[in-house]
Amino acid sequence: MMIDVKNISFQFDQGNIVFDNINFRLSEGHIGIVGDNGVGKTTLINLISGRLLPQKGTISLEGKVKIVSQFNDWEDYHSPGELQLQRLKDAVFSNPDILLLDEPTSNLDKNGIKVLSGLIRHFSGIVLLISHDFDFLDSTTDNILLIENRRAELYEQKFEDFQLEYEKKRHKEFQMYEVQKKQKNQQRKSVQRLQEKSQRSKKVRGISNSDKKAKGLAGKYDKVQNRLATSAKNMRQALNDNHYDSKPFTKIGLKILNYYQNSGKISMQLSFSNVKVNENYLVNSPFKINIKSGHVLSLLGDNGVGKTSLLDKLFQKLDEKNVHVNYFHQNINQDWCSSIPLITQLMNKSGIREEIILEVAGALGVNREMLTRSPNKLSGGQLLKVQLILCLISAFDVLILDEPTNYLDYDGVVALTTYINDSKAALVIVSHDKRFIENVTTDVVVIENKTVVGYLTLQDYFNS
Ligand SMILES: Nc1ncnc2c1ncn2[C@@H]1O[C@H](COP(=O)(O)OP(=O)(O)OP(=O)(O)O)[C@@H](O)[C@H]1O
Repeated sequence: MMIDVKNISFQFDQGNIVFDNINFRLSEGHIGIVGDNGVGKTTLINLISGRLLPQKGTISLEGKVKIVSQFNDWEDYHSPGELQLQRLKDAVFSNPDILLLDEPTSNLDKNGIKVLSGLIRHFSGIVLLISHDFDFLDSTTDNILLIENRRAELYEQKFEDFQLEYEKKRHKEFQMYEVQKKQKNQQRKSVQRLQEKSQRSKKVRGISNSDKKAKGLAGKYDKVQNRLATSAKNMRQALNDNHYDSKPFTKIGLKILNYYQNSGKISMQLSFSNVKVNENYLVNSPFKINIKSGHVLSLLGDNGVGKTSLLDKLFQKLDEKNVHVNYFHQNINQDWCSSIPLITQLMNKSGIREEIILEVAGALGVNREMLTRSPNKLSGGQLLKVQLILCLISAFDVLILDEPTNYLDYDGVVALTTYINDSKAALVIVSHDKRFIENVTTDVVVIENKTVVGYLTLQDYFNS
């Protein structure tokens, strides 16, 4: 078995270049594909599986290939995690030589992730998997393929070591940027000094350029001034030629949003007794949930216990009480019109000014150009970010987030975590992302075996 990628270049019709001459060869191993949302991870595995064809280069494969793509049409499934695990098991048990997986842990609970990790570790063929779940990458892969700036670079090390090396590289780039910035400032000052000197020498002669022209003296004026002007021009030119990259990894942060939202103060207790999941009751006895401004309530439990049903019920109850709720969920395809640019739709849906939307979008790594596209021209993660932007910019009293970090890249998760930690609003979250939950939660409700269970700490829950 083997994957040989030679001189591959690929771009979408509209000229969006995704890859520019990438090369790598794999004959074994489990490889994690990492990179920001929209860099081309899905495009790469679609090229390898033959779903997309490159404009340049060749991909040679030896062995049977099986691909499990991101699945976004969860509408008919009350427990997408159960379905997701089944799709993955079917793929592994079909005995391929090369397994391509796109965000396989999305929607899986901690047990599902354990099962999947075991399946992958025991799989003897080549695995190429895209994931933003660091723990999962660490436990299932031996090499990392980083997609960045239209290139693919193979690191023959585990994710944790790769991350250390990559952070060092980013740090070095940042230091170089700072040095270049200092040098450029010094050069700029020198140019300014030369220009001032040249102007002074003009004044000394007491003749302006127009006077010289009028008197037929153009071209004959002071050699010193001429030389000074030329040096200033050369230096200015050198300054412009001496490009340095834009500031590396700028993070604006999402703090600004709280200022625009003015969430109302909420403190209420809601009772639940008859929530049904697939014709069965969610829990056997009535229970209460407290929703309070400044609190982040995490609803935890395995796939299939009915967390999304509970969120739907919660949304309904709050809505009946005229509480303004924004609800982020994964079924987003029906929310966006395919023929209108996203920025127009965001403005229409939220009533918020374009510049504010762009500021928020920028903090999540979504730029103006992406928002001028229609939804089907964005990557899965980019589109989810747009959905998240809509939930964050529109005013709300309570924000419900159902699996917000699925498909979200590292910077996106950091930005969202910071936002939640700074938020004064009431938040309710369902997520299987351990790190994210640990970083944001203030209150917990765990549902197990049709009962609301109390755990002393989150650690107890995750270890159970
Ligand atoms: N049909 C399309 N037409 C034009 N551009 C597209 C299309 N599909 C994807 N793109 C763009 O191509 C780039 C690569 O997309 P791709 O889905 O491969 O990214 P990704 O790394 O898998 O992202 P994510 O982490 O969000 O899943 C993105 O900039 C995306 O906006």
